Amino acid sequence: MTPGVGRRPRPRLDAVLAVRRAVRVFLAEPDVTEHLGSGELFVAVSGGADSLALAEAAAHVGGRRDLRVCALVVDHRLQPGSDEVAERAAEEALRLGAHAAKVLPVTVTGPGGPEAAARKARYAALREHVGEGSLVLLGHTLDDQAETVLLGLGRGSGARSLAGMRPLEVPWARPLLSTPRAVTRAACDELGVRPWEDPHNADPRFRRVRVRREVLPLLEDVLAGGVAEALARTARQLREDCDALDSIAKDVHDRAYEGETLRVDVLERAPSPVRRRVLRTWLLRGGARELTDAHLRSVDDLVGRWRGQGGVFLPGGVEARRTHEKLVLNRCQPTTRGS
Ligand SMILES: Nc1ncnc2c1ncn2[C@@H]1O[C@H](COP(=O)(O)OP(=O)(O)OP(=O)(O)O)[C@@H](O)[C@H]1O
Repeated sequence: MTPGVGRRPRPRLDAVLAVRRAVRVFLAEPDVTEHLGSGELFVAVSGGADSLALAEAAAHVGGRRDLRVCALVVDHRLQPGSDEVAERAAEEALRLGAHAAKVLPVTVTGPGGPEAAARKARYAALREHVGEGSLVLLGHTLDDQAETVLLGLGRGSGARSLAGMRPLEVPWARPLLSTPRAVTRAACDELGVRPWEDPHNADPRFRRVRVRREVLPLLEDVLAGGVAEALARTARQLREDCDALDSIAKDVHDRAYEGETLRVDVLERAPSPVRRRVLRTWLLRGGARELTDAHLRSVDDLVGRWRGQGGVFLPGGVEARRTHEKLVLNRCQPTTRGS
């Protein structure tokens, strides 16, 4: 008999192995390991390719580390039949090796449009279910990170938003931020899984969908590839820079803070980007809301471009003013009509 004849070809599992490797490396990070003490690991599963591939990898890697892996599926109850979609996702997660799976139905209400309200309800339900001391793995991929960075860039919303999503923000953990979406899709193919396609993911009314389907492919073409990786790399560098600046700003804030005011002589010695971080923290704690870059620059001018100007009025009903070499915050009285 010819060697090999009659033997079944082994299925290729390259993508499955790549996702497992990403999860294994992530779980071995010391700042992640310290949160695995409960012995339980949760995976948020939407039924899409990313989170199903993640659930399989978590069950495989977690099982070898004596972790009990539990899939959590949030049913937003926004479309008829959403309960069946959620049940199917939970069953699929069990089939892929999760030790347990649970559907969490939520009621989506509140401001900001259905997408934002659904996200808020989803994170609240997940957080409430897992309580303290455990991690919830989320299936955000390299491509999600690239989209987040591009959207932030377009909004001009500053370094913090260009820094993208963090790998670890307890209880949230994102092991797949360096894994392309194409790999999670290929992993599902290799596993024989048919992921659920969220119709919103094809709806061009959502900016993120157009960035995914139109902007990124065009950029990849014009810049000859590697754009998603480059954006994710930029996000990581900016995150590290932001963290360093935040820690310097915290030190300046602690030295400048005196009885709810800020000492101008301490602020003057810090560079403006550090000062604006200090001011942001101080103003938000003092009741200011929805601060823009323009607000922060106006308050910063009380230090960096001082020429005796008056106070700066801010959303949230507060006024920042410089007086006797200190920045002080005054709460403004709401004006009464006719007075
Ligand atoms: N209904 C849900 N229930 C539980 N977790 C969810 C749900 N929707 C999203 N998530 C989690 O948040 C991550 C990112 O969500 P996002 O909406 O970007 O993903 P998706 O495209 O809907 O699904 P997927 O990432 O699984 O392909 C998901 O990978 C998953 O971990």
